[in-house]
Amino acid sequence: MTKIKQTKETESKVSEVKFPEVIAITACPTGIAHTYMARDKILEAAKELNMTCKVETQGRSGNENVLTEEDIGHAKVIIFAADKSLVGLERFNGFFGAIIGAYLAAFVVYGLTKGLKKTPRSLQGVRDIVFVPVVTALAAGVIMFAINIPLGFLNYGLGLGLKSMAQYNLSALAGLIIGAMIAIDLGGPINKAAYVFGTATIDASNTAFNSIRSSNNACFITEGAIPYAAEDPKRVIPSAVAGSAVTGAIISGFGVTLSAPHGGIFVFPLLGIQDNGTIDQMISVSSFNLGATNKAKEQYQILGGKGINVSIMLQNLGYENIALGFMAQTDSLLFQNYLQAKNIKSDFYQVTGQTRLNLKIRDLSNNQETELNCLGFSLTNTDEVAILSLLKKKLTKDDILIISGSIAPGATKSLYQEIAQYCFENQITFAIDTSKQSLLATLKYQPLLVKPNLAELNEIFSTNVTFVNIKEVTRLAKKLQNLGAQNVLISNGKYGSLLVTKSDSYLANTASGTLLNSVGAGDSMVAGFIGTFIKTKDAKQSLLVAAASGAATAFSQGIGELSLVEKLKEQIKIID
Ligand SMILES: O=P(O)(O)OC[C@@]1(O)O[C@H](CO)[C@@H](O)[C@@H]1O
Repeated sequence: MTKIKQTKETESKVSEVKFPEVIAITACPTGIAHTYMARDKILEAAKELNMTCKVETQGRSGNENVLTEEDIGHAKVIIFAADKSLVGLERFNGFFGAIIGAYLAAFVVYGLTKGLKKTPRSLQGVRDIVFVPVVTALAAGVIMFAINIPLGFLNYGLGLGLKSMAQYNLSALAGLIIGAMIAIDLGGPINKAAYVFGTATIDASNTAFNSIRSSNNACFITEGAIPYAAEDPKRVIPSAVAGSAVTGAIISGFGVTLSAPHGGIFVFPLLGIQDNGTIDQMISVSSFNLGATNKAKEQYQILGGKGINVSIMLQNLGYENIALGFMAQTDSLLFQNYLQAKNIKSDFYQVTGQTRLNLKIRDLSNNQETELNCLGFSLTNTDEVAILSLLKKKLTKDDILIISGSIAPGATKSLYQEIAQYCFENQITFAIDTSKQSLLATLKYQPLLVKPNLAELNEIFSTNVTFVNIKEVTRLAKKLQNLGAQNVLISNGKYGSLLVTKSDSYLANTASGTLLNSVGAGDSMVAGFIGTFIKTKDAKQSLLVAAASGAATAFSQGIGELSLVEKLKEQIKIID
């Protein structure tokens, strides 16, 4: 056991416990006499009770013998002896709930000891050691439980009231009330009721609850205001309530929405659009023979499409996003539920026709993969107009749109170009991963990232370069940059990847592992790069996460999990 570091104030202490049982802060307006008199008295009293004690003094000579988080976490008794506001009260944040519980228990103990004053001397030991503590613990538990029942009804009633306000177009009023509730007890039960109401009723058309997300401080953690409220409750709480209520009313009244349920301004929404969802059939054959009947050795099915894959990897990496795009009416719910199970929101525009079924055949004798991407639904002009207006409604300047996948048949070739132009003109960052013509058409709108693989790069420039000739690959990547792309990421499976930014170029190796199927590996790279880049603005770090994310998916049956990405990151080396 470590001996507690002795200070002037604790020198007189009796025991050698690591942390003091009693802690206190003393302070007085002049900070010369009473601060220290109070300290001495507390120390004396603790000594009489045979308890270790540490007192922080906030006097004229500054804060001395400052209480650490460990001191606070281990203390049995906390005393504030002050007639001025104390500094550093946020260290005690977590205690306020406990203090209420402690008061409750103290009242029970007080009542019991008073009521049992006349206990015969022979039973007094049992009374103090067994009866009072056990009954107090039970009573406090029962009271807390009982309090929950009316609070539950209150929450339910509030929820119903708020819901009907939203239904009757009284969103601003609902926002006002929710905003006020959020701030009134700074993280307490009323705050939680408002939060639960808001998040539990998330629905794209209901904006009332959105107020709760933004109606307090910038990062939506109202508990951060507790130290100020503790110092000056009469002024801080009403102003926080008023500010939150007004913000809530404005946000709900104007229908301002945010797709992530938590995080305030620190959330950056990422929206993925996949134009053409797929059901990927992964088939392994012992040895693939062209022009012959090939029998499957293993087979499984995954819901995919480039945008869906990007969405899943973003979510795995911890970036909330919404999957948008076209979806066959018959499978829309299937995809929606699949994503929902992964906590990903989706907003699909439903079209008639079938989802395409793509066959991914792996030859187990040489690990070679052959793809057969089939035809699915066709788009009409109405579908295109609808998706454009859906995007226009959804996108804000704070969003990043990731456009992934080929354009379904029937659509005009300029669909992606129109989306890119809209993003450019409205200062919405976008990235694009699609094939030749559609990709080239969007470059002038300066996508944050384009990610052709080496084969696609060769197709674009009608070349046949290999990664061995990295200078030539870099030159072609720079050509895409000259056409407008901000960053160009060229992936080349197990041979690694090349990133060309405005100022530098980097090479990344691939992690080693057992290839299960590489479907979605490129999409995972896009997700890894964009998520990390938006957060860190560090291209090198983003390439590292991209490479690890791609490898994690190649070594998994579906999209790689975060734990694997983290593990594989250790193997990735970036060369400038
Ligand atoms: O025809 P696209 O849209 O270019 O590619 C579709 C597709 O091959 O891309 C994903 C892997 O990247 C698969 O889930 C899907 O089958």
